[in-house]
Amino acid sequence: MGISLDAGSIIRNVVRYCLRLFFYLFTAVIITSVCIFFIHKRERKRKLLLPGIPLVHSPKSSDFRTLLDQANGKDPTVIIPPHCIEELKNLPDSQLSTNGSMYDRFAIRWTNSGWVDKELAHSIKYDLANDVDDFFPTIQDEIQHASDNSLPISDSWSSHGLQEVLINIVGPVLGRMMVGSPLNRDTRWLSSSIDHAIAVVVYSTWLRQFPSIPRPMLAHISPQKRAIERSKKGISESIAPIIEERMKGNQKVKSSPFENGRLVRWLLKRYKPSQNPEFDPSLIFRDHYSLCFAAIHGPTFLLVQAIIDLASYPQYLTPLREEIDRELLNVPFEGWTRETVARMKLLDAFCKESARMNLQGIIGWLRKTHKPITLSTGHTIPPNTLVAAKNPRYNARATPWAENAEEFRPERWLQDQSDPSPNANWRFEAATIDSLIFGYGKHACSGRPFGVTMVKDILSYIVAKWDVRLAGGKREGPQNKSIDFVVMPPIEPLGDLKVDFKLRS
Ligand code: HEM
Repeated sequence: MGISLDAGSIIRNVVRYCLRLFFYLFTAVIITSVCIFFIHKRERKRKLLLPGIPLVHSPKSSDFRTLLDQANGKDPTVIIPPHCIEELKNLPDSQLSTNGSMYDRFAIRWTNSGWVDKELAHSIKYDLANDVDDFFPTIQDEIQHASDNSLPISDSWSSHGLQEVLINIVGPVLGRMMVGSPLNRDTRWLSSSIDHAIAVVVYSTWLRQFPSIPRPMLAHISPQKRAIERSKKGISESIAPIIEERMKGNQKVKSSPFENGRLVRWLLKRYKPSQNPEFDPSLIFRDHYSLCFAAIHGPTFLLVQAIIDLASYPQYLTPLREEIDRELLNVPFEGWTRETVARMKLLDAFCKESARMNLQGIIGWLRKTHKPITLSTGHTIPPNTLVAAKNPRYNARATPWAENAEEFRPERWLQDQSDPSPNANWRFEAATIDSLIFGYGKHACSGRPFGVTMVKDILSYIVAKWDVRLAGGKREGPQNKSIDFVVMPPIEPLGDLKVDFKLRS
């Protein structure tokens, strides 16, 4: 039996088929749009049931200061009063977590960077603290090597971009602690580790400007995704042979435990691969990405601001040099210990004041709720909400030094040092609700004892060896700039601030 169709009926069938297809597509588009509309509406409604609590978001402006008291948005953040941190700080991670906040803010789903599990946090909190005195001479060696390579060895002034100069000191110094020598000076490891955090921040900031629904699709088309993958590949391929050797228990690697793959060693001790069927070397890669993310740029920004302040308030140069020279007279730089650095109280006060005046963000203590949380103010924050506190400089009433809060006065921290505790408010490394520079509570920066020592150590080497001044004959320090929640000096790409260096006369 055959089927015979004339040309007219073929055309009619094709037209009918096309119309039906168009109808189905049209219906699908309408249904999807209606669903998106209702999901979006429900999400907005749920997130806005917070009467009286200010919300900020990322709509059109790149300067969040003006938006701090506005509501609505794509990733609303509930800004809690600083005294509420005290009542929330001990909540379990299943209710309120830092990782949840990192996951959302820095798109961990697509970057796999920024997540901090207990193995990494404990390696930094305990193993680093335990070993630091043993490897401290290598840090002194690296500071000298990296600074002499990065800063001009000349008696005449030359202008430099601070970020570039300082990241090329902090990167290898931090690397000396993390991966040891010679890998810390390897160009591929170094550039991948430095570029990684920048790529993640640029990528996640770009992604956050879109509503949550199209993000999974857009996540793969950003050119920054390639930059992230490149940096991760550079880090992973650099440390893969160390992991392999260590897992084989190679004697050669074991015989130089303090110089080769230190972080790998700490992590393997904690993951216990031989007893842990869940273990996969990708966890070690991830921890290295996260630490590059957490530990390279924070110290660099503190140093950038400290050097700008040194150039802007030159009256502090002589007393700082006197303090540093006193230590150098007793022991040369290469023989300094952590105690040497801790003895320099003006240096500590100067760094603290610089960090206070130049907060790295307008908010701190970034968290995400996973269950409803009721504050003592009577407000209930729903699950899946980003939470943060205003950084104390913007919250003058919470701080004892509020009277002259706008003045740069390192001396304020020297007046009463009677409290000997590591978190005493006068210390640079204090993590209190009056100083959220390093966060607060059980997830406060676990690398800060090492981080602040490194910052002061690098700064003292620079102050002892180089003269600094603002480039272009400028006398007054620059105003910081705000993008999103981040505050930065007007260095590239936000401005052209440069600092002049020459060898100390
Ligand atoms: C010196 C400049 C540094 C600054 C300004 C800084 C800042 C911070 C901040 C604000 C947090 C979040 C704390 C919270 O939300 O409560 C944090 C967490 C962390 N930082 Fe730092 N950090 C610095 C250096 C370092 C260094 C050098 C390391 C490693 C050696 C490090 C390792 C970590 C780790 C592992 C966490 C996560 C802690 C956890 O979740 O339990 N940081 N840091």
